[in-house]
Amino acid sequence: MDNVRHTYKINCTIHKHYFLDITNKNKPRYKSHPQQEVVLSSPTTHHRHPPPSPPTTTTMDSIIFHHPLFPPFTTTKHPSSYTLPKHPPPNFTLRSLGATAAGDNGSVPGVSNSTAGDNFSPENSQNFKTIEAEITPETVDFFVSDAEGDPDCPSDGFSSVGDALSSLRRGKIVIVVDDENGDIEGNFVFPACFTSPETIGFVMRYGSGIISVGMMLEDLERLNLPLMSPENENNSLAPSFTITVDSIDTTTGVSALDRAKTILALASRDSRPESFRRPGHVFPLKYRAGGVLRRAGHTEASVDLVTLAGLDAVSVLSTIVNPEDGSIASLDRLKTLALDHDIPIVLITDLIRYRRKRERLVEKTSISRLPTRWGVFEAHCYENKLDGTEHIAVVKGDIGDGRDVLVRVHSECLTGDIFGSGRCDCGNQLSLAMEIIEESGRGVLVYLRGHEGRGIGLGHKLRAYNLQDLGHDTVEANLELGFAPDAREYGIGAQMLRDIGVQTMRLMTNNPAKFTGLKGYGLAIVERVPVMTPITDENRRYLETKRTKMGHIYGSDIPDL
Ligand SMILES: Nc1nc2c(ncn2[C@@H]2O[C@H](COP(=O)(O)OP(=O)(O)OP(=O)(O)O)[C@@H](O)[C@H]2O)c(=O)[nH]1
Repeated sequence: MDNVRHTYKINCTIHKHYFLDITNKNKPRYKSHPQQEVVLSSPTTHHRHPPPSPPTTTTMDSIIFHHPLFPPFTTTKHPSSYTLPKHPPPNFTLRSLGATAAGDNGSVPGVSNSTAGDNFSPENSQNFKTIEAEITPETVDFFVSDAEGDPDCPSDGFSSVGDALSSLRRGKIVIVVDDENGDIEGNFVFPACFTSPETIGFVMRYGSGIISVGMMLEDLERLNLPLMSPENENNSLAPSFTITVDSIDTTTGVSALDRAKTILALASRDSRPESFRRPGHVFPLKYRAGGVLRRAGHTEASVDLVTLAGLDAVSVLSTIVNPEDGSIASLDRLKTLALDHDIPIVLITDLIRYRRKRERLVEKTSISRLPTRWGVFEAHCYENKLDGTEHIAVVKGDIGDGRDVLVRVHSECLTGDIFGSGRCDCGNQLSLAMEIIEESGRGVLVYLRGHEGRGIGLGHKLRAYNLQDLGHDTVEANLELGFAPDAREYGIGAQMLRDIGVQTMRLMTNNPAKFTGLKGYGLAIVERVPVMTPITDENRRYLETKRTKMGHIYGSDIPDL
């Protein structure tokens, strides 16, 4: 029996392993490892008779880097037939002799001998067949100008927040638009303290006729104005109307003059609860603390704008409609109106970027030493002051002057990072980034929580997986569920990097949107470092969709298996 030898097609982790050659910082290159010896070994103590010796050592290009919980991959381009005993021990291991990148213990990078190898069997790796991803370190055409990622730079066709603020300071009206791509709604906005019958007349002519006043909770409480529907309090999508009011100085309360009086009374610090009749013709709205950074609504945007303009936090807002048929004004109509009347028109998303850039939203809560299987790092925990989410930055070496720091900003992917899901490349990218940073001796990996499923959350991501199993691609699945293809934003990550002392970075990513999303915030990106990991049967379509629909950059087209 021991002498019987069979030929097995072994589906194991033999593949080209690339490492980042950073000797020339201006031109990093991926290189395959020099030849390594690989030994196939098995603990003989588990066998009554030691298995016959297969060729225990062989020379190959190297061993692929992969996730420790991830079943092994195969390659179609490298030798795949080896003579092994008929019953290869289930827990044979792959061990690299004289490996360079793995550290000093000679183990396969990213693979603990007691995990990946333990699960090996030729059968269980069938679904993880890999193909050769062509890896090119091309970075030309990837860089965008500094202005493009600058949070102060307005979206195309819109005014800057700075322009809107200077108009508001002069008591002028601005138009605020809530979403360039979704259901557009535009509102006239101006500071309540500058209200006049003329302004209200203008707003009544082009607006819906309903005029609201955004106010802080403390002012609503001072004036004894409770919410009209307290049950809506926790519904972040619904605006929080209080009961309506007219100033006691008004007659019917309907005219522009009367409404101006009511609004000025709401804005006055001297007003008291008895200064108003209830119900009335002006609609106070409760501003949610945190403003647009908490809820990207018109109430929050209007109060944020007047506050940023240095005025009291009481705003007037009214939805703009078409005078002809009363329908909600389209974006074209809003832009024409803005042009005709010389009114700045701003996007709420631009206001969010403006605030995120200026306000410190993270606080470092702790630091600790973090020994990992890649090396010893320092873990920095940050808390998002708005929602309490904790994020981690894993730092290697001395960041020093903060220049040219190797950085990976990794989006949380519980299924890929923790369970080694083969549906995406996240787990492998995380491991590869850690390895590259360890090799380089200096760098930061920011792990952003709340980014799960490109910002849609874990449950929705799993629903998106089901849709993908029915034929949708990853972008279509998000859209089908009512989400944007990518709902992430990187301001928190940028603030963490700034706090750690990073100034210019060499960003590890294949995603141009991430590249752009991190610019501004006082950070500059001097270089992109590709993060190429194996393409498998399971993730090929996902990667292909990222390439064709989301602009991710890979070395070449992803070939069919
Ligand atoms: N909605 C959705 N999210 C996914 C899917 N697969 C992975 N993700 C999430 O996608 C995020 C990672 O985004 P990717 O587009 O894969 O990569 P990236 O971080 O933008 O780009 P790189 O820097 O090159 O890695 C993680 O939050 C994953 O949870 C999917 O099929 N649907």
